[in-house]
Amino acid sequence: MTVSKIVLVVAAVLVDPDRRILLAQRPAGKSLAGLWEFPGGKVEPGESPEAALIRELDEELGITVREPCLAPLTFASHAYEAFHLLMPVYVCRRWEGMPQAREHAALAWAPRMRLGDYPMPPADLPLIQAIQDQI
Ligand SMILES: Nc1nc2c([nH]c(=O)n2[C@@H]2O[C@H](COP(=O)(O)OP(=O)(O)OP(=O)(O)O)[C@@H](O)[C@H]2O)c(=O)[nH]1
Ligand SMILES: [Mg+2]
Repeated sequence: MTVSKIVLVVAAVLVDPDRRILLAQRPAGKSLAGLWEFPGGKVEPGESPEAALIRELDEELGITVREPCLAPLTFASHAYEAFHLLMPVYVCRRWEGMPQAREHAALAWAPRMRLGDYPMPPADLPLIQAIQDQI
């Protein structure tokens, strides 16, 4: 099958010492508004995926993450109407600062077995099982 455009987005599963996972609610006015996603965003031209994720976590949450603290976890591949999303997902258990919702409507620390209670973008649904198994 041909796709119009592949969009590369990187996302993070931030895990706290109680194995809760940080979810961020997309703000009103954006696509998929109100849905809970993993923080992250689009990789810019010339940027490595890890550098993009470190930048997005700083912009969106105000936290500092070092590259060795990011480990590959899983990925999403999903055909949206306007583009095909390819989203590597990293796990991160160590960062500096307290996550704040700088660009999202809200943040939530979800117990890992409660991930399914939060409405998520369709691309994320197949990830829930893999995350619960590996976190
Ligand atoms: N960060 C993140 N993005 C996701 C997830 N699931 C998912 O489908 N996406 C999609 O991947 C893109 C993320 O890029 P972005 O964070 O820069 O989003 P944006 O709001 O600037 O993009 P937009 O204005 O096109 O919605 C969005 O289209 C978003 O809907 C997820 O779990 N985390
Ligand atoms: Mg984003």
